Amino acid sequence: LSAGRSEADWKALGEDVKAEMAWAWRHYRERAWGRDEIKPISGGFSSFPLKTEHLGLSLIEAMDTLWVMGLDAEFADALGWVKANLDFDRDGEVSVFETSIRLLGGLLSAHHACGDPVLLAKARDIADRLIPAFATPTGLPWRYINLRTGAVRDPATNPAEIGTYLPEWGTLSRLTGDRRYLDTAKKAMVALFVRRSKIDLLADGIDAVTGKWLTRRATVGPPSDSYYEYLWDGWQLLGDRDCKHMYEVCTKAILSHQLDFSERLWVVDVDFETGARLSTEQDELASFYGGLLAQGGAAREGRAYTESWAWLQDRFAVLPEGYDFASGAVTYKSNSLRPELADAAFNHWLLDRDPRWREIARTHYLAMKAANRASYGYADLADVTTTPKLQRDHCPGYWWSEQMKYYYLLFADAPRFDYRHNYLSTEGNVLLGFKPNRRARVV
Ligand SMILES: O=C1NC[C@H](CO)[C@@H](O)[C@@H]1O
Ligand SMILES: [Ca+2]
Repeated sequence: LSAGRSEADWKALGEDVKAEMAWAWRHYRERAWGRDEIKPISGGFSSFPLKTEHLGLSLIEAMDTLWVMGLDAEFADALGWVKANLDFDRDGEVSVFETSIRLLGGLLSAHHACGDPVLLAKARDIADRLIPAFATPTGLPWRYINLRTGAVRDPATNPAEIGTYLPEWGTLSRLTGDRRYLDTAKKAMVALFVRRSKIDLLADGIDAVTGKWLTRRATVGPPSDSYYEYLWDGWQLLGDRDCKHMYEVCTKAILSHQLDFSERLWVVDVDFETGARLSTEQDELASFYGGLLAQGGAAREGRAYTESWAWLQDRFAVLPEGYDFASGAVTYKSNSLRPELADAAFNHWLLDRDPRWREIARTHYLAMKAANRASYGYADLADVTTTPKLQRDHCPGYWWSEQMKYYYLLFADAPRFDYRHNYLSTEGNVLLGFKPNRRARVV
């Protein structure tokens, strides 16, 4: 049952989210401008995905969130920085996966917001620096690549780092007319799918060069999670029927082998060839999955799984990153400002507008304000089980792109967002659904 909150109540909560975003942005602007991540307790900064140089990660991740909230001066300021300073020609190694979902995705969503051609040019530049990683005999990509030299490293990869590219790379192909990006991303997804077991499950480790499986664990959590998300998204955003088929085959197998209804619905890890249960441990990052199940048509299982995570959230206020439902024990007591339950709530809400989902996201937001707010921004938690919860001097880039946007869109009825026809990436980047508005260009 909803707590009987009015639309005005929700609108006010949305305005509160906007004010918190503007507050955190001011500290980033003053103390970490152009840096990758602000250190919210000390006011310092840290770099990611490069190790010592900065690519303006949080600035780029924040742009479409600023735009959809109507923080136009802040958006224009960020756009000005990108046009004057963003340079990917660095002799440093990055994760292909992280760089694509965060930086390529952030540039494409900012371009979707304002149409500035420099943003598209920068998006194409970074994609051209990542695409050599896919030049393997199998089409499965190496995990790391040097942005300047194209030197690659580490073939021991996983479903998420193989298959979390198609929405961003398909959008880039649409905008540039160059099919290479879409074709490369899709080829990698298919190359993994055709190696599934006889019971249609995927393990979580595979060699990109030989195509040989390295592990046996089938999981919907990391490092496999967003592969399944992007199979569905290839259909939802690009209308790719192969992706729809691959999603349906994989999901049918997961629903028949990996569900545990003992007291509430959890999804368990199993051996990918025998289906034998491997563990009852739950990873918070898997809490996006209920929203995906609902999007893909398994509404009953999706709702039940998200309610299980909401039950756990009510116990700890902020979810621990690891929990074992068999013992009731916390197995990882940290939480690095993780957005997944808010992500699931937002996806459920877009489908059925049940106020229950807004309530779950409201709890997520208010708990974050109470536990994660620090002097210069929002901080990771090292321990959610202590009182007060122990903060860590780090703010991840995805915080600027994900939960603050999900909260705002859930609560504020954003005038710039099309709630009927839209697409958000696994990093929360809006690649479809911004209403045309060109006011935010920097001349
Ligand atoms: O897909 C993802 N996985 C990890 C991060 C959030 O926990 C973020 O980068 C993204 O949502
Ligand atoms: Ca995600």
